[in-house]
Amino acid sequence: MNKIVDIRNLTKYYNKKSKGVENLSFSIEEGEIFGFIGPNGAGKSTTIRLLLNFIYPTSGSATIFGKDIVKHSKEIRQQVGYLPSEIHYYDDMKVIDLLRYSANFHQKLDTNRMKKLADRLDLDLTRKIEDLSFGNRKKVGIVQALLHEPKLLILDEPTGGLDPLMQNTFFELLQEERDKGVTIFFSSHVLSEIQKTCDRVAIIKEGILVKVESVEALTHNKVKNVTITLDGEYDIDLQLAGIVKQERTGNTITLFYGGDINPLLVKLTQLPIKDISIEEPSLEEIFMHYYEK
Ligand SMILES: Nc1ncnc2c1ncn2[C@@H]1O[C@H](COP(=O)(O)OP(=O)(O)OP(=O)(O)O)[C@@H](O)[C@H]1O
Repeated sequence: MNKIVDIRNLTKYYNKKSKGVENLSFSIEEGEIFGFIGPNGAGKSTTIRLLLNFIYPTSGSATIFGKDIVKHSKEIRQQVGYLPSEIHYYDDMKVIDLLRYSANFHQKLDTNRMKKLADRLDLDLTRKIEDLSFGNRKKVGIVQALLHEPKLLILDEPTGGLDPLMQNTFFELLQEERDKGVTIFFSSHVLSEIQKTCDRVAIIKEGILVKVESVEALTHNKVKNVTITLDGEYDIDLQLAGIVKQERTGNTITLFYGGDINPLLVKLTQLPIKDISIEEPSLEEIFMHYYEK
């Protein structure tokens, strides 16, 4: 397999108080959709900014397309589409002029592609940037990142500000790019969108890589939060193999459940239940219960 991104012991210390990231090592294969997930302040943007050479590593190294990220950043960036988490543009420019301007940098303007992308995302190219909502600015960033048909897309929290329908369209676009052989690396703090879209995922917490895992394995081992409210005061102790943790407050039982769902459903039908919810656990819970076991 061809490693498009290869990160080796990459470390960035901003200052004594702020660690940034420490000793990151992982690689992304050609044609993968690779997710990068972690809570706020985990180090996702720091890693991305290092890869694009906006900031320098304290130690360690990385290559993109086999080229060193510091020595060959200009060449690398020609082939990379980047969407920053926060987008700052010249406010008095029209969307179309901004896109033409940024296409200059890549010496490649495919007006047809620009129009098609804008159409798909329902973005009006004639509007001024200053008149756009946060979500519409995000769309400008997406078109900008995709326009020059890069071999690698690096997207920092790409879905923030997009409504659910537009998020679907965006992920369809990503799949189409991947079908053409493009490699995609995107950060998120939304577990469900990573699970839906990515082949593999790297999980980062407090600057340290917790795990690199295929999404299939992650889903297979998925743990759920089950909250049951009983229809009165019953003395019930659920005994099932998949229960990782069980808590009781009044008539409410909370389960952290990681086993086959069927025996749980059978058990639940035998209980005097008033209400129930089955939810995805928070990232924090996964870190605590799934990855530390
Ligand atoms: N320019 C900076 N100077 C000092 N510390 C910084 C700087 N940028 C980031 N940090 C710190 O580095 C750590 C990682 O931050 P980073 O922005 O990379 O996280 P993140 O995972 O992208 O978070 P978010 O989801 O909130 O964007 C945090 O503790 C943050 O405070």
